Amino acid sequence: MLHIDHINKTYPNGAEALRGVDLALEAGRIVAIVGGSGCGKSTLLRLAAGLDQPSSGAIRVDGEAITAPHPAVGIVFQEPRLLPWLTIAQNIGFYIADLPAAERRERTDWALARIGLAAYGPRWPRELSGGQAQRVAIARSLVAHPKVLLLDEPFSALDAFTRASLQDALLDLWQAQRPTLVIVTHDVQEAVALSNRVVVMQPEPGRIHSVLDFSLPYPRDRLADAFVRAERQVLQALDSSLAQPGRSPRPRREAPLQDPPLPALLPSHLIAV
Ligand SMILES: Nc1ncnc2c1ncn2[C@@H]1O[C@H](COP(=O)(O)OP(=O)(O)OP(=O)(O)O)[C@@H](O)[C@H]1O
Repeated sequence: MLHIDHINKTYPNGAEALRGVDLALEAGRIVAIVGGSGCGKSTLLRLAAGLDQPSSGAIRVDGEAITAPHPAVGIVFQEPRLLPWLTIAQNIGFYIADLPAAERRERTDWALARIGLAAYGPRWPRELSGGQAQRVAIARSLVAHPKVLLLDEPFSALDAFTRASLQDALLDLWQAQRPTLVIVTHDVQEAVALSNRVVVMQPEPGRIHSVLDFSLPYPRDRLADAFVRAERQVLQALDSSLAQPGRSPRPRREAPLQDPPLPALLPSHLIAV
């Protein structure tokens, strides 16, 4: 279980990135974190990964404090960060180098097959498309069997079709071990497609605005009424999270299309329309 207990984070320059953030996420939970730019989403993930320290508060996984990178917590970034001097198989096996060779090979082969890249083990990262490389990055984290996997906008650099197929690949890999997944995304459709809880954050200072729970069955039909209703709920929560004094409300789709300023947060599936 991942516990985020009353986290505050102020950077040395005085930026108050997080104030009083509390979350308790049981094993197997998939949580999406959404919110306007600068509301502390990446900061929260970096703290949960042990890559930075909170100013106060604590992060624990199954009771153990996370104060530095820890094998129980994996993290995947927007870019795959594969090591170019290692083959695809070696990249996937990178975090399980301590395991006996046979087990390492077994896990690596399983992951390669599961992400549809069974023949790619001996190839090099430069030979992969962006979507394939990100599949490898996710597989690399999951073969280490983390209790928690954090994903910071993992699919935002990909086209809509590749993104949907990677969401499926992520769910498929997650099914095997069911770690807690925490995914930061700017895409409301992605949040609803993947998660059973959406945490909406708000900025200045970064804090939790609202938490929405969904129990839609997998695989999720993006056209189903319940899915569309859930998306609307999240969009409404986002609107209200951004409706602070001094901030313009997020433009709605029916607004005149005369070179509108891009809002701080516009779901990519709306941009694609
Ligand atoms: N290393 C840093 N030093 C100082 N301030 C920082 C640092 N990193 C982030 N901040 C500030 O902390 C706040 C939260 O930033 P963070 O990157 O966590 O937000 P975010 O929600 O992930 O934003 P975005 O959606 O734009 O990526 C912002 O005001 C940002 O300027």
